[in-house]
Amino acid sequence: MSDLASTLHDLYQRFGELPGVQIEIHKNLPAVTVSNDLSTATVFLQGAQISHFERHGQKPVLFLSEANTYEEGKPLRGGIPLCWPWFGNLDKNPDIIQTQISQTDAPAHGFLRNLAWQLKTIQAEQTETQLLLTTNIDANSNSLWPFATELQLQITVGKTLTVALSVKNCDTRDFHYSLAMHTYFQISDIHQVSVDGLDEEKYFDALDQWQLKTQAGPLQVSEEVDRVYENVSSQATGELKLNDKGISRNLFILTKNLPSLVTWNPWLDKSKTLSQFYDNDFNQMLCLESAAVKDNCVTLAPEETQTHTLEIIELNI
Ligand SMILES: O=P(O)(O)OC[C@H]1O[C@H](O)[C@H](O)[C@@H](O)[C@@H]1O
Repeated sequence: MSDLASTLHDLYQRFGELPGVQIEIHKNLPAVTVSNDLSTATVFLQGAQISHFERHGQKPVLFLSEANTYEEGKPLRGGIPLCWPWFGNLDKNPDIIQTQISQTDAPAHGFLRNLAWQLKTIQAEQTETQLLLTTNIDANSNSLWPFATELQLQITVGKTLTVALSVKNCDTRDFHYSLAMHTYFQISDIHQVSVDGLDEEKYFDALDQWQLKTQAGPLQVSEEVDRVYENVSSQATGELKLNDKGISRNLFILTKNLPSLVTWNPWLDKSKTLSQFYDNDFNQMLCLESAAVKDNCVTLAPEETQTHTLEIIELNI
């Protein structure tokens, strides 16, 4: 049996009979869709990437491009790719992260979003479904990350969507990483949205030589945006809000151990250069990436675990 066939066989055997659980295959990529009384979500085993979350009767919360080609080794453009153990280009990460990596052609956003994950458990209840996925890194066989590491992703699908990534250092040395839950939010129209909770926050502008600037008022996007904010307190208090006037919806973001925020919209010219993305897709998405990057990067001692949590709460206005 091929690897794919045996993965599907195993998924059917273990989870196929559970209420509200559907095993799927998109081209070559296996995924699981779970539904309960309140909501539905889809998770791909590749990268443990959530591609869809929707409360019944509401619009999808996550953007997923129809240009996706569903190929092995290519993270989907949309949903929540997990960027780890560095963010963006390796050379834009703190030195303590860069010096750990000897490979010169390190891929953008690390490698976790391309890894095969295992689906360990699904707990299906009437109003809440929990999925647990894991992947382990063997220090000797991963040329990009020479540290034994265990990663777990706990996803809770219910009234809200909660995503908790736990990183455990199983090595004998400290290690350092950056991380982002690279959330693509589905929006009605880029001209109809604003982000509240960033007023007076400082950010690095990736499109202007990484200059440090200060946000004034809500973020409204009318051109390409690529910014990194550190220590965003509104995320920790649940006051960071994506307000979409076009569909009268507020999405609140609440995080733990994800103090940074990256805001990204490629606008038209950059969109034309992106893989798995249509030229006009930028109109329907905004990335608000809850993260631990730059000075917010994380150090873990041997045997230490840190859990990074994102909750997305939808309220209609
Ligand atoms: O195309 P990707 O590797 O998925 O990256 C997509 C985007 O991710 C983040 O938002 C970065 O800040 C951007 O600079 C980058 O273009």
